[in-house]
Amino acid sequence: MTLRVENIVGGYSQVPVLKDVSFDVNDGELVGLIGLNGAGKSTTINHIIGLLTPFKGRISIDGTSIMDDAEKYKAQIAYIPETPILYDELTLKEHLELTITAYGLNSDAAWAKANHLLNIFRLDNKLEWFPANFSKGMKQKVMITCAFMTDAKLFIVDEPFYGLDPIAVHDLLLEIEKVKAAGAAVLMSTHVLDTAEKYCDKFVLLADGQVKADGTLDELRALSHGENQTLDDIYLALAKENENE
Ligand SMILES: Nc1ncnc2c1ncn2[C@@H]1O[C@H](COP(=O)(O)OP(=O)(O)OP(=O)(O)O)[C@@H](O)[C@H]1O
Repeated sequence: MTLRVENIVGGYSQVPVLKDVSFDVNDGELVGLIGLNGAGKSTTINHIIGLLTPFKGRISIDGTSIMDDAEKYKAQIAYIPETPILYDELTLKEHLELTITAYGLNSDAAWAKANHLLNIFRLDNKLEWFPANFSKGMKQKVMITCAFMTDAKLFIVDEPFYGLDPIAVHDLLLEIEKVKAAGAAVLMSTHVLDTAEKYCDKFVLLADGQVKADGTLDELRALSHGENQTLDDIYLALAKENENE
């Protein structure tokens, strides 16, 4: 499956935050969406998940945009927000059941995936707990479990590394590898550039609502004329260029 973001101009009011943003995420790829605070990462994600409507441009999954068929488009996406969003009045088990209903999943298959995730996240004995009893990291793990128990073709993960302990980060990266191997596409926004450099196949570098560069690490190095540069070096150089424009 391919997520195609084409010439998106968009934002929250008349003044656009995103200025002609284009990039693709193909099946089997983990693409890192990289940018300083305020660069437009969350705004881009909000357009992809359909929370915001572009002023111009088109976003499609395998050729279908939200305008063509909203239900089909949204059913293909699993989204893990930066700040966990859970229902206070539902237990962990009820959150998982809600996901099964919302995505129309086969219950046995979905529970098999969920049980695996609950086990690695050490949540398997907390099915009757309510969100009020969970730490921030535990809430994030619930969101991750809900996302990865689906059969989504596109996973969008917004800044996953801050609330999670190192073991959970490792486990999340393993789950991402698994869905990639099964043909899904993953878009992950992050500031943690050394981890992104290690795990992402490609990068989209955003600054001031524009794509400054995109491609593999080698392609970015070629663009910035630095053979051994890290992603951090490349991003800082681009950000400085942007300041001087
Ligand atoms: N709800 C909103 N209403 C109006 N403007 C907003 C809103 N949310 C973000 N913005 C503006 O959009 C621009 C891009 O913000 P965005 O949240 O997309 O950045 P980001 O790259 O995700 O940053 P961060 O790394 O800090 O999360 C900023 O100038 C911000 O002020």
